[in-house]
Amino acid sequence: MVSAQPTQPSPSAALQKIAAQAAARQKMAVPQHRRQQLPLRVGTRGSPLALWQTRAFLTRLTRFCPVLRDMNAFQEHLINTTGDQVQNRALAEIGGKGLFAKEIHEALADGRIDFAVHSLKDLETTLPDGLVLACTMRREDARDALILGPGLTPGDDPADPYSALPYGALVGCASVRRQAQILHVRPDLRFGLLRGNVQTRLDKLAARQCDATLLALAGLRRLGMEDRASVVIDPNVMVPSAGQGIVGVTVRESDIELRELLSAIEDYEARAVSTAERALLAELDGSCRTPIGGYARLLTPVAGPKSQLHLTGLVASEDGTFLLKREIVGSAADAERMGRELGHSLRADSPSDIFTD
Ligand SMILES: NCc1[nH]cc(CCC(=O)O)c1CC(=O)O
Repeated sequence: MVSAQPTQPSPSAALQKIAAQAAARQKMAVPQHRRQQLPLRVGTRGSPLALWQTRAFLTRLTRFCPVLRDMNAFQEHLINTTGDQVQNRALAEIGGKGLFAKEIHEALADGRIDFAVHSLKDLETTLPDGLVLACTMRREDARDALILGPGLTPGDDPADPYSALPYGALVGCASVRRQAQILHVRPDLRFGLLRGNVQTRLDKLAARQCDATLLALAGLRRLGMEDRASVVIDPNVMVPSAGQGIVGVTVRESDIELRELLSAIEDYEARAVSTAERALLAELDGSCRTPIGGYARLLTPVAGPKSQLHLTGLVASEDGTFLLKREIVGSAADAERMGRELGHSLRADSPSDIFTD
């Protein structure tokens, strides 16, 4: 990945450059789709969560650079992705990685949009040529939440978040990572497919299509539905997905001005932890049916290259009979190397058939 480390630009300088470039390009009569001019078009999925995240990101950007708000600088561009269209099958079945991003990448590469807002956990570790991750936003809570259906009440032992589930209960869940970690401690539970956006899943749960489901707490919180979480699961008990709770923004690699502007609002901690988690994921190179967890945090209160970074990695088999969890601690400046090292060690000690389809 190419990582730009431009010096902190003044927002208005960055914007002036964008405006000057746009004017110059117009004179040069470059093809319409290559012209960068205001408004900048921001690509997003159309789900309520994606829209919330996009608006939160734009709010952050315009707070940093208020002139952008007055200029009506941004235009939302909704993109319906394969992941959104196919609701009746497990994501793994329909081709796995990057299903929520493919159409968005294409729009970005074609110049139909200028940048795109993603849930980082849905973004593949290797982006298409010419696209870069320009900015990672402050992480929302990374933990997973268990949501119990009507009539079930949570127990109070944080080490056993599943105690409310009766023997053989049906858990609606489309994530092999969550399924494997639960089956490892509760092999009696049954799993059924439950897909759709957050609200759809909660509706299906209310309609008793299953006894419980799991969702990222971050999504519930952003949608104002945190109270629906029956149990928030400790990240040591259920290792979250790499990038969970983090919003990332992609742009064309060649778009230096936009990259400068976005790097100015990047959250250092989110960048460090997501770099470690994504390096771990990339090194493990699992298939979409490989349960993989990756969760990093900084151990020092002030985020910077001297912070200590703690990374947990997990690999399991889908049925939870095999599960390997390891940790590594090092300097945040070494996030990428730590992720690769931990990924390598986990892979070396796991059965190889876990990584193939
Ligand atoms: N795969 C869907 C998805 N992508 C991001 C989130 C939640 C928000 C986040 O993790 O940032 C969710 C829903 C979920 O897993 O509950």
